[in-house]
Amino acid sequence: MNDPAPPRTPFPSRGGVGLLASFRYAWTGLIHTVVHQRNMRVHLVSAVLVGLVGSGIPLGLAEKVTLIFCVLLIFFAEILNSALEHLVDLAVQQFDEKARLAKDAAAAGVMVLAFGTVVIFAALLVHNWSVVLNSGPQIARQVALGLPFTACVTLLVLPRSRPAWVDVAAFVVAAVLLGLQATRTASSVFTALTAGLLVIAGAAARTRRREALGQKKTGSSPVSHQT
Ligand SMILES: Nc1ncnc2c1ncn2[C@@H]1O[C@H](COP(=O)(O)OP(=O)(O)OP(=O)(O)O)[C@@H](O)[C@H]1O
Repeated sequence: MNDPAPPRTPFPSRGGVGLLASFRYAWTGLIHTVVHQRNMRVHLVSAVLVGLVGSGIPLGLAEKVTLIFCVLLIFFAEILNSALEHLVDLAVQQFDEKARLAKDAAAAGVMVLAFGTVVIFAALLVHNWSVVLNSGPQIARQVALGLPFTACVTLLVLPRSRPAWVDVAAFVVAAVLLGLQATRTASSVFTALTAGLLVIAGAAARTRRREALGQKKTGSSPVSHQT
């Protein structure tokens, strides 16, 4: 007779159940994806640009909803793509044709959405071109505040080691720039979206620093591969 299977190690409690704990796990998943997936960082910076355009040009309700929906959909797809990559890596450690197909299909889903969003974004700009031409000063102001803001967000999500004060300074400067931009925004919803993206970028910078410190202490490698 076969030996009975050894008892399985119980799944350790991760510090809470309930709605708040679920929200914390979901937030951790979002930030982990930003820290470890290059494409997610590209989507985040692109979403900042969409947020700045949306808060600089007065768009109709349907246009705003479409743009915000597209941004959220791309984030959703990239997070699912990342989850699927982890699942495949969990099941298959060597080269496997089916693993390749699964990962390529998930990546294709994100790519289709990203291209679709670029097309929709371009169509909205062309449709509102007369508004763009008549909003010279507003657009100049948006560029003057938006470009350094985007640079700060890019710096925050960049996977490079740097002193902690650089991250703090980038976050504070970006928050001030966004505050100035908010005083004359064409859409508080897009400004709120941009603020949310800044918070995510700041949280990603903090998580990256903590992970690097943890690895230094234990001498271990990261749980997830960095792309
Ligand atoms: N176990 C595997 N067997 C076969 N091919 C694989 C395997 N793992 C990855 N690949 C191939 O390498 C590609 C990149 O996989 P990887 O896990 O490195 O994701 P990634 O670099 O984060 O990609 P993405 O740009 O989709 O986020 C996959 O799309 C697939 O074609």
